[in-house]
Amino acid sequence: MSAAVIGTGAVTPERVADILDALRDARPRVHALTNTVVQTRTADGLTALGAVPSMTTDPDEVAEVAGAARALLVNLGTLDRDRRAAIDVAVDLFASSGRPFVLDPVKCDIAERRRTRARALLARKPALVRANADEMAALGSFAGARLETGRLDRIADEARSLTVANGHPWLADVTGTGCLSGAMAAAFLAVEPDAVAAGIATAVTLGVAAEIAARRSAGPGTFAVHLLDALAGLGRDDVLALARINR
Ligand SMILES: Nc1ncnc2c1ncn2[C@@H]1O[C@H](COP(=O)(O)OP(=O)(O)OP(=O)(O)O)[C@@H](O)[C@H]1O
Ligand SMILES: Cc1ncsc1CCO
Ligand SMILES: [Mg+2]
Repeated sequence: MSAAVIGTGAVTPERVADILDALRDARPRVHALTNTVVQTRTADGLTALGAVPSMTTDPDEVAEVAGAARALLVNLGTLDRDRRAAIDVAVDLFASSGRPFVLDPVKCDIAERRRTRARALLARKPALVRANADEMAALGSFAGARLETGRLDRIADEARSLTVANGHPWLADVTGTGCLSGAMAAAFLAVEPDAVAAGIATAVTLGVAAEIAARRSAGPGTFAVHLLDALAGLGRDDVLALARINR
């Protein structure tokens, strides 16, 4: 195990533990414009982590509700008319105020219209893109930070490239853990301006919580419940003992 020493400072397990503490002190509100499949998992996961979720997709009130949030998630999983309109309003607000948003281009590998929309959103300069390997490949090259999830999570920007080896195969059997990771990344970006550090904090905290949850679980169903408990109970000591960050 070795920590990164390039860029804006080493992203060590200690730094991840500090970022987690900062999140819990700040309790930032995160506006999650996400898909209909994962809404509850996302809200509960953000709350367990220590953030405050808001999730309205009504284009008429999103400006007011997202307007005071500290970070935004834009997840393209189920795009309906309201979500498309709300995304445009919220991204305009965040881009013009310099606040961070995370783009999760769900299933952009299987539909051309989604790819087109995802690329248009890339031009609005998300602080971080979170996607699985197939989605990331479909996006093509882009500037900025990324968190590619999978058995190994890969976090990179132009200057740095790291992997996080934490996690459990059951994460892939619970729908929406990837979507939750995008929301968690937004929460960390509310307190951590270095997107690579926020991406590593995301991969480590979700992965370590999954390892703790798996010890208490019989299969993906009980695992999903224990994952929330483990996120809520996650402490500095767990991060320091279990984080596996590699260059
Ligand atoms: N084989 C594996 N072993 C350990 N962790 C895994 C494995 N596969 C995925 N993960 C973890 O599962 C989480 C979700 O990543 P995944 O790449 O499956 O997202 P996704 O396909 O976008 O999921 P979804 O669309 O259901 O939200 C990440 O935290 C990732 O590290
Ligand atoms: C299954 C599914 N379909 C659209 S969004 C979603 C949740 C996981 O990405
Ligand atoms: Mg998956």
